[in-house]
Amino acid sequence: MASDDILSSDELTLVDYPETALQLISPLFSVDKTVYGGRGCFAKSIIPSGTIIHRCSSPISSSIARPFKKEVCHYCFKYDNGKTWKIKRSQQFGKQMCSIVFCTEECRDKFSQEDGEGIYLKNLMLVEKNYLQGLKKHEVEPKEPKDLDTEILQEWEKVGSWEEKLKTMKPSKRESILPRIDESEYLEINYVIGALFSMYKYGNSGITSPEYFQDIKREEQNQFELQYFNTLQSTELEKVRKYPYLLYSYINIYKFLKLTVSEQLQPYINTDEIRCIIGRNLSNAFGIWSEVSDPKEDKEFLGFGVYPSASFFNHSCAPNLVKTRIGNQLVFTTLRDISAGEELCINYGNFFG
Ligand SMILES: C[S@@+](CC[C@H](N)C(=O)[O-])C[C@H]1O[C@@H](n2cnc3c(N)ncnc32)[C@H](O)[C@@H]1O
Repeated sequence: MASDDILSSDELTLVDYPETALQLISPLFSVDKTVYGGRGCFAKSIIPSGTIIHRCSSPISSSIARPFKKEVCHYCFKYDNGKTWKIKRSQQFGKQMCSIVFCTEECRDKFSQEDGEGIYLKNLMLVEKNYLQGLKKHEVEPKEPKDLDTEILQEWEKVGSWEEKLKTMKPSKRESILPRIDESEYLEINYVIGALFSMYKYGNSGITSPEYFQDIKREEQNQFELQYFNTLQSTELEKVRKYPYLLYSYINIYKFLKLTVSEQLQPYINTDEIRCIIGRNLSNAFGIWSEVSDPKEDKEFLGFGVYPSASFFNHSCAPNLVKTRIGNQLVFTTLRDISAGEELCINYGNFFG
């Protein structure tokens, strides 16, 4: 459905009008300010119970928790009670073989098709190799800042001078300063890689089509997703204030990324961008949980994905929407009849929502 009333000239690009792009997520709801601060989604007219109001075909980026690396399909997140998937994309580094796994050849091929030149795979493999390399180093005690606000500024400034030194450093020396990362940092880093890859792939495309998200092709949807991603709230500072040790963890992540990613993704790496990418995940990621037949059974946290166009639904303990994951898709359906102007909310449930 065209929405010429929202954007009428072909010469406009939505990159210049992020607020306009937000109104193209769905013809059924608008994204507006809430009375309690921030944005939310509001029904434009009466919506009957059982209506699918939004469908996201894939996350802008996702990350699989390390213990489930061989058991969760990298494309559709299928998990079958701990079964190891045998279909792989791999890269050999000397004696070290690094891989990601898929549940079917179809998923592997879809992944490869979306990756195009193979930049995403290459960077995931570099992360894997350097993660394993780092494990050979001694574990370092996590540092706790003492005067947090001063230290946040000072420590990130120090990263700037560290980067200057890096420019003249020999490759062997760079390898020796590669930080050891833990499993939670590994999870975060793989998500950052996906976000950087989206910036590389979709960052230069000006979207001119004034159509609703649901009516455009997958490739164009990804371009919209990147624009929505850029408008997401980052809560990096709030999180560091709550858990001060994260300051040093995020610096570790930054240094690891700077020393690891390929030349194609290097232009997107700077401290502000990486802090923002991390911060957007903190308040917007959707957990990828194993499916259980009995609700009393414990679900496994398999990883998480960021779906920017679905990130404007706020939380309610009495939600009027339910979120369902079908493979790597997220589908949002009304749980009851909705009145015009009513806010559409999901229940964030567990930690990641
Ligand atoms: C996924 S985002 C939702 C969209 C967000 N309100 C925005 O403006 O981008 C999650 C964040 O929204 C806010 N939020 C969600 N539900 C809320 C609620 N019921 N009351 C107040 N803030 C809420 C919190 O700041 C939370 O971290």
